[in-house]
Amino acid sequence: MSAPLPAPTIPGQPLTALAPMQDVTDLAFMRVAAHYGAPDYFVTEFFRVHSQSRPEKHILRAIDENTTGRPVFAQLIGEDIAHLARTIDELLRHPVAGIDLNLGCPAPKVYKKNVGGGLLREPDKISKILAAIRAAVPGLFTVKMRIGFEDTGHYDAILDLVNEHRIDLLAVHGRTVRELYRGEVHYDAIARAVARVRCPVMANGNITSAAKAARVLAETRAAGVMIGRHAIRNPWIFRQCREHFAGRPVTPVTFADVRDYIGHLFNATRQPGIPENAHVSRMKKFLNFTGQSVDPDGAFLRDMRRATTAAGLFAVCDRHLLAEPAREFALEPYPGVIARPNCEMPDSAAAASGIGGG
Ligand SMILES: Cc1cc2nc3c(=O)[nH]c(=O)nc-3n(C[C@H](O)[C@H](O)[C@H](O)COP(=O)(O)O)c2cc1C
Repeated sequence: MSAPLPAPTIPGQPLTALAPMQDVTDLAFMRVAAHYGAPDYFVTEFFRVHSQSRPEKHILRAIDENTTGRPVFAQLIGEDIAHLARTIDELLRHPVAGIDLNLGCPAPKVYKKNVGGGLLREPDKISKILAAIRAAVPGLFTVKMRIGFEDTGHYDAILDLVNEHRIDLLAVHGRTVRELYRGEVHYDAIARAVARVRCPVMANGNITSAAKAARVLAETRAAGVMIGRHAIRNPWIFRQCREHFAGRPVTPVTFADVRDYIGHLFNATRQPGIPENAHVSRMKKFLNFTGQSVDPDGAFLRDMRRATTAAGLFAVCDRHLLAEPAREFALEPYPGVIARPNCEMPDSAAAASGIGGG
């Protein structure tokens, strides 16, 4: 190993990480997540690497202005070896915990350029890229991958490349690119990675609660869990994981706590010059996830989606969350209460909604 891996906040526990999410996991969101119970480490949204690219300034802020107390890895998406090396050289001048490579993004506009999830079709190309990045990164080099493009035909070969190129940590989202964000996660495939690679593996995909995290860890024997959408819904999830892993009861989250989170998130993500309606629209994307645990009928989500002003949005939040402030926020999402746009939809709709990622 080239440098020490992030340490779990509580020694001896499985690792937790906030999954990188484009347009979500920026500096503001990382700080909010840290406020409610930080994951053990963070990963930035992806820096796009191509001949004209320079590391995006707003993503760099998540590294340079990190006040969370936890390490931040810089994620890259690209395939041009010279430009990857140039970008890594630039990023290593910033306080990054390490460099992460995206081998999972399923957005058609990304995979059609043969980057992100598109690379999973070409193990030979992956091998060249991993070799080049390994040579350029003296510290930690991590990979976040899906289990294949159409199917898992190249999966074992790619896992062997993870060993060959001495990757320090591997996060596996247990779906193929074609499966997008829908349906069951193939935890058995994550277990296959754990058995095959020498480095620690982070299990990713549909980890909805601390109890689910423990079940996935038991099934996969992974070193930790990486959580994305359910940390937007419930930013207490990492604290709850630590409690659950320690054998303690999970501290309940009340509706008053959720109202506090929404207010905090609103203030933290507000950007100068962004009109109120645009900020409200962005908030609604976050609240789409949070609303999955407010009521089993989706009434909060329906009302929230109609709000167009900050005052209207907060009136909905107050009506649904402060009438019974001590009520418990459900630990799991209510079945059938779907976030829209929700990443659970077909290719074209997901592309139209701008959901990219991995
Ligand atoms: C809105 C959104 C943006 C995403 N952006 C990225 C990204 O920039 N890089 C990446 O590796 N994965 C990205 N992902 C994938 C997540 O990191 C994660 O692998 C996926 O959501 C499954 O985990 P979850 O069920 O815990 O959300 C994104 C996912 C979503 C929903």
